[in-house]
Parts: sequence; C-alpha cells; structure tokens
Amino acid sequence: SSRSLRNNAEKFEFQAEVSRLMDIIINSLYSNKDIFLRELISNASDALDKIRFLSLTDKEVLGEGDTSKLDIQIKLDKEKKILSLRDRGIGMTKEDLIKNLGTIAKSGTSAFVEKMQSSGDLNLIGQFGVGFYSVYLVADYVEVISKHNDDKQYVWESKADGAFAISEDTWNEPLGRGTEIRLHLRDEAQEYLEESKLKELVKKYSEFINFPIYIWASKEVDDEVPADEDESSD
Ligand SMILES: COC(=O)c1c(O)cc(O)c(Cl)c1CCC(=O)Nc1cc(O)c(OC)cc1O
Repeated sequence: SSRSLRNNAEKFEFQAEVSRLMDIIINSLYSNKDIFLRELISNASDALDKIRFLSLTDKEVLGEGDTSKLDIQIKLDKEKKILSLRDRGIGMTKEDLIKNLGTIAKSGTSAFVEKMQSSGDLNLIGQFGVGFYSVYLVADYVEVISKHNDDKQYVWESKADGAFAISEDTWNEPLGRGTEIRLHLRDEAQEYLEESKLKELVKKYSEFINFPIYIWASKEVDDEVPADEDESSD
C-alpha cells in the first residue's frame, strides 16, 4: 500500500532472521493463504489462555466489564479493505512488541526457516512462534494494537520492508486489554472480506479453540443520497 509509516513513530529494524522469513513468506508461491487466519486465531487463543491462567490466582488482572469477557472478535471492513482480529488476551507491552514481533527468539528457528524455504511448505509456520508473519501472505500493511496491564496502549506497524515502527496509541479506541491485528489486505486477497468465506474458515480453524469467536461485517454502505437531493418519490 502507498502508506508510509507514521512519521512521529519510533522506527526499528527487524532482526535479520525475521526479515528473511518475511521475504520467504511474501515471495513464496505457497497457495494456501488461509493459514494466516489459523495462526491469528491460535495466537489470540494462547494470549487468552495466558490471562485466564493469571486470573485464577489474581482476579484483578481481568479488570471489570468488557475486559473480563475473554473472546475473539473478527471485523470485516469492505470499504477500508481491512480485516481485523481482536482478542482480550494478556496483550503486549512496548518491549513485548519489539521482542515478540521484531525478533525470533527460539533456537532452531533458522534451520526451520531454511527447511520451509526449500520445501516451500508454509503449513508448519506455526511452530517456533512465528505464525504471526503469515499475515503477509494476504496483507501488505499490518498494524498490531496492543494493551497489557503493565503498560500503555501502543501501535506496531510494518509493510514487511525490513522496518517496523511503534507509537504510543493516542488515536484508536482503547482496547482495555489485549491485542488487535489490523490487516490491510492486498488487492488479490479481498475474498477475506467475505462473511461466508470467514465463517467457513473460522469453523474449520476453531475446532479446538476454547473461546467464542464473533464475526462482524461492516454494513454495505448503499449510495448516500446527496443531502440536497429530494428523497421523496414523485
Ligand atoms: C501475547 O500475545 C499477543 O498479545 C498476541 C495476540 O494476542 C494475538 C496475535 O495475533 C499475536 Cl501475533 C500476539 C503476539 C504473539 C507472539 O508473537 N508471541 C510471542 C512471540 C515470541 O517470539 C516470544 O518469544 C519469547 C514470545 C511470545 O509470546
């Protein structure tokens, strides 16, 4: 997309292994792009498991009202061509965003990436905690908005061009707690804004997920009747 990263954001370089992985994903001829949704649902479920486990010993971590509802919300915005997936899991601090989405921490990942490149098979990308990067199969610009109990809300953004940026989030709706992944879909990935397609995929990938998943489709905006035009039928 033609967007540039926010100008007052703090800019970072991806660790070399992550850049390599992203290039493999973007240039891969791997055709089953649906797996990005499996990976995002899985990550959201893991984050929800983490906060639910913590809440067993400390009820406070759940907060009250909405933040105590442990669910996953998928929003389809056909006008803006954005698919977003939001969970009220444990969320990430600024440091978590830099570490979790900017580096590959686990050993053996490079060998795994080599194997994935030679086989061209991305299906196992969920191993080693790198499933997130599969979003670049369908998106050219990704925002990750996250709020952890121990920090403020931040926005991480990247076009997978070697850099990512992090800003304190002063413009999006407060999440309360959790993470929202906003995918600005590529032109060839518009099918992921179709409700029917998403319902089918969620059914397929949520068999072992212990949290409710809701799909919201933004209503089609019918052509606005210009204010000055007389709506009354003659
Ligand atoms: C805590 O996880 C999240 O907030 C989260 C989410 O709720 C939904 C998502 O789609 C994603 Cl991608 C995340 C971040 C998941 C993640 O990258 N976790 C992670 C990655 C690491 O490399 C790591 O290394 C120690 C630890 C992690 O938790």
